[in-house]
Amino acid sequence: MDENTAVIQVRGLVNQFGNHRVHDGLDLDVWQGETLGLVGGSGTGKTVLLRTLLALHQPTAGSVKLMGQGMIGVDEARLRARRQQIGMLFQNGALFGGLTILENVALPLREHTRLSSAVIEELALIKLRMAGLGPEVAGRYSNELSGGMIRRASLARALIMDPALLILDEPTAGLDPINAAAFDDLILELSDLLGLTVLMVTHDLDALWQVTDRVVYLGQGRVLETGPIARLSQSEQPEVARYFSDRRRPKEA
Ligand SMILES: Nc1ncnc2c1ncn2[C@@H]1O[C@H](COP(=O)(O)OP(=O)(O)OP(=O)(O)O)[C@@H](O)[C@H]1O
Repeated sequence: MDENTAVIQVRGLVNQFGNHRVHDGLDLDVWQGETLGLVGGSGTGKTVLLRTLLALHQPTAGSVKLMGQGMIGVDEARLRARRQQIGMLFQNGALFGGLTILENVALPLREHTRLSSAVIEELALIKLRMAGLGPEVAGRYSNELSGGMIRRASLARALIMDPALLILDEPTAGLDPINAAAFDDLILELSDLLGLTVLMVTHDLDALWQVTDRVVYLGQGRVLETGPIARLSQSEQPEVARYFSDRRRPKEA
C-alpha cells in the first residue's frame, strides 16, 4: 500500500437506534501511515464508529473496508482473521485480571499461532519493552500496576500481532498529565518506528497537538470538518469552534 491508500474506508455509513440516527451517511478515509484524531461532542457516535469498523456492531447501512477488505456481511471466522491484523486499545485497558501481564500480552499469540511457549514469551517481553515496561512487570497482575503501566501493557498487547493499524479509544483518559504526555510520546515514537496507521479517539487537546497529523470532527451524523489540529482549532464552523473553545487551551505545539 502507498501513501494514498486508504487503510480505513467508510462510505455512506448509517447507524440508527430506534428513532435516533447517530450516523447519517458518514464518509471517512484514513490514509496509510497517518495518525488521525477522532473528536466530537459526547454522544456523536465515536465509539459506535469504532465498533462498526471492527464489525462488533452491524450498521443500518453503508460500507466499511479495512486494508481493502470488507467488514460488513462477512462470516465470523474471516472477521476474526481480519481483526488480528488490527491493534486495539479500548478504554481502561481491558486486561484480564486473572492473568499475569506477560500472559495478557502473549494471549493473542497463544490463541492465533502455533509458536512455542519460549518464543511467545520472548516476543511478549520484547513488546513489553517497546511499551516501556521491563521484565520485572511480566509476572505481576494488573491490580498491582499503576494506571500508566496498565495502559502500556495494553499497548504491548495491542502490538503483539505486529498490526499495521492501531485503533485507540481514549488512550490517556484518566491518566494524570505527566503520564498522559509520556503515553502520547510513546504512541508517536512507536507509530514512527513501526510505520503504523493510527486512529485515535480522544478528548485530550494536548494529545491532538502532540500526536496527530490530522483530526476529524464528527458532528450531525457525519464528518463535519477535517484538517490538522492547528486549522481545526481555529474553525469558523460554530459547532467545531465551540468544541475547541470549551476545552483547555493547549501548551505551545
Ligand atoms: N446499543 C445501543 N443501543 C442504543 N443506543 C446506542 C447503542 N450504542 C450507542 N447508542 C447511542 O449512540 C449514541 C452515540 O454513542 P457513542 O458511545 O458512540 O458516543 P461517543 O461519541 O463515543 O460519546 P462519548 O464521547 O461520550 O464517549 C449515543 O446517543 C448512545 O446512547
